[in-house]
Amino acid sequence: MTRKNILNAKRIVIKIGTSSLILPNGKINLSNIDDLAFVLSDMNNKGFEVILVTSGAVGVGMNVLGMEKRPMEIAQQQALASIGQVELMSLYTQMFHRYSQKVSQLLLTRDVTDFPLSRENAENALEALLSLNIIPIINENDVVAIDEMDHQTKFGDNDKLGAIVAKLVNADLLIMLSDIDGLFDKNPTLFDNAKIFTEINSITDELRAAAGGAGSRFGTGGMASKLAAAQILFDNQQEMVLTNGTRIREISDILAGKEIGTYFHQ
Ligand SMILES: Nc1ncnc2c1ncn2[C@@H]1O[C@H](COP(=O)(O)OP(=O)(O)O)[C@@H](O)[C@H]1O
Ligand SMILES: N[C@@H](CCC(=O)OP(=O)(O)O)C(=O)O
Repeated sequence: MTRKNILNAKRIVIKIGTSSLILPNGKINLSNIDDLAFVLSDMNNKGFEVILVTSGAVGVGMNVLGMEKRPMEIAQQQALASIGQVELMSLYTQMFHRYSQKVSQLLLTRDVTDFPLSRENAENALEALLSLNIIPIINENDVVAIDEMDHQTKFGDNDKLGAIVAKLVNADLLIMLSDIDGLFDKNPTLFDNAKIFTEINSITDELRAAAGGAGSRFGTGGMASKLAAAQILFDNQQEMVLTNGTRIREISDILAGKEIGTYFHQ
C-alpha cells in the first residue's frame, strides 16, 4: 500500500474543472454534477470535512447564452462568468438538496489570500462553515479579478486556486477532477502510447516539458497548471490525487487508498 497517508485524510478539498461540468456539445453535464453532490454529501455524512473548488462559471454562462466560442474580450468573459456563476450555484444547490446537504458560496480573489487580515477572515469563515456541516463551494471572483502589471488579483487559474484553498484550510488532501485519468508521460490526447504515472514525488523540468495545454475548448490551464498546483502543495508538505471527473463515484476508493489516478506526494 503506497497511499497509506490518504487513509488518515479527514479534510478534503475537491477541485472540479470546466471540462467535467460541461459536455463537449456545450450542454451541462448533469450526471457529473449529480454524482459530485451525492459523493460529497455522503463524505460529509461520514465525517469528512469537504470543500469544493469549482470552475465552470464561464462555461455555464456560454451555455445559458447558447454561445459556441469563448469570447476574447475580458468584459465579455466577465459578463459570462457573472451570468454563469448564479446558474452554476443554482444547479449545485438543487443537486445537493436532493441529498439534504447545505452548501455555501465563496468567491475569492488573490488579494484576499495574500493579505494577512483578509486571509484570516476567509480562514475563519471556512472553519465556521465546516463546523456547521456546510460544504463551501469556492470559485474565483472572475467578474472583478484583474491581471495588470501593477495590480494583480487573479489566481491565474482554478487549479492554482484549488491548491491555495488546500493550503488555506490545511487540507489533508486535494482531489483534482479533470477530463483525463491522470498525468501521462506525454499528452494522451495526441499520443496513443502515452503512459500514466501512478505516483509523482517531485515536479521536474522533464515533467513540465511533458505537460501540455488544455484539452477542450472549455478547459484553460491544461496539465501545466496542474503541475504548478502540485508544486504549491509540495511546498506546503501537502498531497494531491489527479483523476478523471467521470470517475467521481470512485472518490471513496481513492480515500480507501486504491491506486486510482496520479498520486502527488513527497
Ligand atoms: N502529459 C499530459 N498528461 C495528461 N493530460 C495532458 C498532458 N499534456 C496535456 N494534457 C491535456 O490536459 C487536459 C486537461 O486539462 P484542462 O483541459 O485544463 O482540463 P480541466 O478543465 O479539467 O482543468 C487533458 O485533457 C489533456 O488534453
Ligand atoms: N473561474 C473560471 C475557471 C477558470 C479555470 O481555471 O477553469 P478550468 O481550467 O476548467 O479549471 C470559471 O469559473 O469559469
